[in-house]
Amino acid sequence: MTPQLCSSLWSILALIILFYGTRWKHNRSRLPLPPGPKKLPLIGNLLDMPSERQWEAYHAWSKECNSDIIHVNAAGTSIVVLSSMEAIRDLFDKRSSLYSDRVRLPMLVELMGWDFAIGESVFDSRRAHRKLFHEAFNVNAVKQFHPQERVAAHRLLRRILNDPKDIMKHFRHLAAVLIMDVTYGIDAGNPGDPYTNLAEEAMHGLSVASLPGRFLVDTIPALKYVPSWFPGADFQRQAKKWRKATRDLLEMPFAHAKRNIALGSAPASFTSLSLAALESSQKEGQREQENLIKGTAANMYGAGSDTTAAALGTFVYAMLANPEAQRKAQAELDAVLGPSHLPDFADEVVLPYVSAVVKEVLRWKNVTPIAVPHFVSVDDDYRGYRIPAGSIVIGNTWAILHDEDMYPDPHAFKPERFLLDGKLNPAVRDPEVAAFGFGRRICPGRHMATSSLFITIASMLATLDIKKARDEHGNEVEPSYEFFPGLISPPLPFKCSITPRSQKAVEAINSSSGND
Ligand code: HEM
Repeated sequence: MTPQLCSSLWSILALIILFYGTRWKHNRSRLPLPPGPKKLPLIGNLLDMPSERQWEAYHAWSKECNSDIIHVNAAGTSIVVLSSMEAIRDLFDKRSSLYSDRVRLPMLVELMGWDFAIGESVFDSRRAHRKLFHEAFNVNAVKQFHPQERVAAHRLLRRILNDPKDIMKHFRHLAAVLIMDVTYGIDAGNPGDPYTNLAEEAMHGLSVASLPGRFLVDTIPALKYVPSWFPGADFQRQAKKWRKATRDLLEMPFAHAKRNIALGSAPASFTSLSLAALESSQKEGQREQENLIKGTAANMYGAGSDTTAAALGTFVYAMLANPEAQRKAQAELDAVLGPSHLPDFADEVVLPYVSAVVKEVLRWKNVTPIAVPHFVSVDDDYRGYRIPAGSIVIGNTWAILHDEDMYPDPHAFKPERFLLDGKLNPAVRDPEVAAFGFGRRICPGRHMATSSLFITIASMLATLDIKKARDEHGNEVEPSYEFFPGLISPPLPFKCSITPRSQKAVEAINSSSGND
């Protein structure tokens, strides 16, 4: 082939690509949006958007439209909601390079300093965080933290024995202490511990500012340049206060852990193990690598503490809603281990009913009913629909885990749905596929979450009775079964009665590894 012919062929090929490429792009822009509730001019579905429990409205619209992908327009914000595992896998897994970012929130990231947080960022710039996280928390590595999880569960039992009133306070304490221990090797179990207090303040800022639309600067990013003295710039003053808490959370526990390592008195933790591996690897850029470890560590508290406490609160609600499930779980524990014997991780395989309780806790009421929304920054099309660039894309965890076909009578707490012939039934979808989010952003702490839920729930069931509280006339007080309607949904404050099952249970708790 002559060079002239070759170059002409290339030109023709380029023209064909240009022609079809333009046509394809043109066609794509003419594709319809996914179905959804009827939109008004300019404001779209703004008036239809519920201020609470959006996941239920999304599910209802999805059913009305008979579609597992719907589109909602909230005054110009394009929202795509996926309600089946098929659609979620197609987009979040198979097209993960497009669907793994998060919504940009200038208040949180730029003004409050959560720029190190893998939960709030463009996926590509955070791969290294996730890799580091994966090395320490993958399904096998996470077993190294079983001793800390066991001690935390036993400490919880003691605290409940001494002060059974505010159970959610104990769960928050357990989650905070466990994360500080696993992450930094710091014992934060003492009252007034500075690290759990500062972490709580930082977390408060995070949970308020994570809600898209909470601050105007998230809609108009240029407002971040407005000086704090300017009238109406309260958000700048608030951001400054929270920024300090964020930075303290990032720096102080890490510096403490490093001091302990230098003194040779550091227990194994994510920080000590990662720093030791870094030192022996002789990698270049040690300083950047150390910053990476520091940022990943601070992330763990943010993502792991409130979620774990919320799931444990849901467990107590479930025991109040279905006392028969509690009785069956206790009967299994007594039969397998003996009365008031504290269970261990190795017992999980012989405790299918207790395992089913843990699964049903994750399915029944979801800690994160819409997971954490993802974001797509380029136009895409799927099943003949257009997915506009700049859309928030939500995997509706709640819809998946309340699908009547997979989970008949989905609003009832029924651990039995996971069992067949006394064993876990692999044909029933494990709620873990949706309870911890999706695709590349799936919760990297999920293996730790499920193991600490198992040991805590099994230890409580073995030794304690959870019952409805009684009023001054001796009548049972029915809890509201209401949940905080946020991105993370813990039970709203409620009363219950928690008492030891027997004197033997008290002895088992007092001689356990929890040493508060
Ligand atoms: C019951 C407990 C927990 C639940 C329900 C939960 C749920 C979630 C969900 C839904 C996401 C977002 C996934 C997505 O974007 O699709 C997430 C992200 C995350 N979780 Fe968890 N989580 C729990 C416990 C933990 C624990 C114990 C840790 C740490 C040890 C942790 C660390 C993280 C981190 C670092 C992220 C951010 C991942 C990223 O954005 O790339 N989580 N979690």
